[in-house]
Amino acid sequence: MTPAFELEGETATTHHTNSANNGANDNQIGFKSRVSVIGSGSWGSVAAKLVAFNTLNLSSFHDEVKMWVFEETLQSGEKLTDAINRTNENIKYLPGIKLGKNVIADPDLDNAQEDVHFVYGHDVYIQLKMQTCWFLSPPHQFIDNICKSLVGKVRSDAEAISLIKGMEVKIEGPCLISTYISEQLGINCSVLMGANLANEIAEEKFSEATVGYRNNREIAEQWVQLFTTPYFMVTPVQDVEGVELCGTLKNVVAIAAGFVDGLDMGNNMKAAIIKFGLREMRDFCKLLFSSVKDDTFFESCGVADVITTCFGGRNRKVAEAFAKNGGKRSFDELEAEMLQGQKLQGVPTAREVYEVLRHWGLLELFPLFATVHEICSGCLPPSAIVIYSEKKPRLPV
Ligand SMILES: NC(=O)c1ccc[n+]([C@@H]2O[C@H](COP(=O)([O-])OP(=O)(O)OC[C@H]3O[C@@H](n4cnc5c(N)ncnc54)[C@H](O)[C@@H]3O)[C@@H](O)[C@H]2O)c1
Ligand SMILES: O=P(O)(O)OC[C@H](O)CO
Repeated sequence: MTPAFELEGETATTHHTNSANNGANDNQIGFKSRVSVIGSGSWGSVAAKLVAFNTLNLSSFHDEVKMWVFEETLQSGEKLTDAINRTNENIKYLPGIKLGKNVIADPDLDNAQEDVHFVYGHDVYIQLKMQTCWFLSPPHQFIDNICKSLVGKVRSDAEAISLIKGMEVKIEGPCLISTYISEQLGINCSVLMGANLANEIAEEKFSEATVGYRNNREIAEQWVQLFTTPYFMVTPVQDVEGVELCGTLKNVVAIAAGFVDGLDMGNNMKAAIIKFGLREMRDFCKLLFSSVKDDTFFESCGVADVITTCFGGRNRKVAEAFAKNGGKRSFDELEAEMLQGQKLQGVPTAREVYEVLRHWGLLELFPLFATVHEICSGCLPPSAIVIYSEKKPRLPV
């Protein structure tokens, strides 16, 4: 389509609405969607890179991708945001990778939704169905505060996608992060999970991912379009709960795999852990949501993510060090030393899963999940990943 006018320095597809008509021509306007990334860790930065590549080429999106940064001061004294905008690299969480000139780091969460005012009142659904897209990628322990500071500021027809692998545990039970975001912000939230080690995708090595959506296939297709690149293949699956829980629970299995590595128990044992882990993942998912589909476990978010995390992830790596030290150095200490600001999700998730299972009196049915938490919290030694008290096999063999 030939652009008819210049809007804010970018091309738009139809004619302009000026402030005097105040949206009178809304129905004829092909507005562009704007993408904001909330979170700028290693994965948030890679996700920004993927999306920024696509917004440059998709006429229905603004070129610029704003990336919210949890501000910090680097050892050099420079603010992380300034360093990202100066170098076009996240020099702390993803050094050496250019994000794309159209990625703009911003420490002010309010700015992630500033354009909402620009388009307010326009009937954006006519052509786009999606005016402002967000995706949220901070570690799950921080989502609570982030959502609270966004409450009331996000227009209700914005679309979100969560890349967060984790869950919230409330008194009344577990709550998926996507559900939490939907409830807090009043917007629809899809999820993207998969076998996605950020450093590999940053180097443009091939990877697959799964978009989990609730019922709007058209929105799912837009997310697929936004994320897909020649080296990143995305498949939509109508099973948001299954996709998200797979991404969440595999981190607990990865901790177990790390213990096995730290104890030098071999690949066959690790394969057994993966098998037991997948079984508990499936049972936990189905316990929470009977709607979860078996096929979801065979997508990238399922078995593929378990494998890649159990061999190449940070949870595995730190758990290996924990076991090598006989559990004498805490996960917090090892995480700070080994990951320099990056965050593990497996340890808090193991605790959350344990709380849920204990609340329901189901710990015995999930011996792997239960044991992982008991080891992480220092109640059991790392070797208990195989042998529990009195040398009874703890795994369901
Ligand atoms: N890194 C990966 O390979 C990868 C891949 C897929 C999914 N994920 C998931 O993405 C999510 C984010 O992980 P990541 O790897 O991008 O992060 P990270 O571990 O690389 O970085 C930690 C992030 O936490 C932020 N942070 C620290 N304190 C904070 C606070 N008080 N409030 C808000 N933010 C704070 C830091 O600024 C940084 O952006 C996790 O749920 C993770 O499981 C990660
Ligand atoms: O490095 P981890 O263990 O946090 O895992 C990263 C991703 O979730 C792998 O898909």
